[in-house]
Amino acid sequence: MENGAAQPVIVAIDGPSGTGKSSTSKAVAAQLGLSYLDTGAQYRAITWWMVTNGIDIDDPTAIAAVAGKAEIVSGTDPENPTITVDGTDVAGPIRSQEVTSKVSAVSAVPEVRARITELQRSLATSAEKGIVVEGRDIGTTVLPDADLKVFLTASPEARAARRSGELKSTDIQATREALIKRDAADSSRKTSPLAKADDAVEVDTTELTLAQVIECVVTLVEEKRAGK
Ligand SMILES: Nc1ncnc2c1ncn2[C@@H]1O[C@H](COP(=O)(O)OP(=O)(O)OP(=O)(O)O)[C@@H](O)[C@H]1O
Ligand SMILES: Nc1ccn([C@@H]2O[C@H](COP(=O)(O)O)[C@@H](O)[C@H]2O)c(=O)n1
Repeated sequence: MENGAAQPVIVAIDGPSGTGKSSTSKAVAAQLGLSYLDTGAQYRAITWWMVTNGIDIDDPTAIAAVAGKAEIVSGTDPENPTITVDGTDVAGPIRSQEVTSKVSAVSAVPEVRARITELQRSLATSAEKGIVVEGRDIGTTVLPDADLKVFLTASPEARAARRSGELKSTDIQATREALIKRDAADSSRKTSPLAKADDAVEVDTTELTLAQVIECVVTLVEEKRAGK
């Protein structure tokens, strides 16, 4: 570019639960001076709103009818990502066991996905320097023209061990079963399921440290920027 300023770069990072999407995306965005969007937090936020307002999670019609009611605002600074619902900070409550167990049912409702996808596209296009967006359908549906698509994987055992460490839980078997169940629900829904885009770079993180995964993705972004 004439003035030396880099073009905004859009990076999509998808993959199953516990593969390191959030940790990697946040660090990559911080290192490269990009914005960061955790789309799982948005689906958790709308689920929190449904639970708080007594909506029957087993009734997709009831969920669809109120899909547009909650005002969800995501802060995209990778050093301090935030999420509010109708002005309330919900960063803590959206990580509760109840929300985690119900989010796949809510995120499967097409009206919910249409609403959240619109928010995601709007944030991505307004990010001045570019953005790292992580989720399940970013490369396939939300941002199919992303400059770089990465699909992270890891064995269920590695993911369960990581998640158990984070939750300070000793029941790795239960953690493993819960994440496999959530992945199965997310992969089998009709509307934009969890899937690898055909043009995504797959990175198996099972044997990699977090620092190695971050370095790998930063290199992929830099190569894209250099036109390699
Ligand atoms: N390569 C890695 N090696 C070891 N631990 C890791 C690695 N990547 C991430 N972790 C750890 O695993 C846990 C889960 O990572 P993270 O939350 O980034 O995954 P995620 O894919 O975003 O999960 P979810 O989709 O469920 O939100 C965190 O405690 C993180 O520090
Ligand atoms: N692009 C996305 C992102 C997330 N979801 C749904 O949200 C759940 C929570 O995601 P986390 O990353 O916070 O674990 C996830 O299980 C999906 O149901 C989605 O559908 N699409």
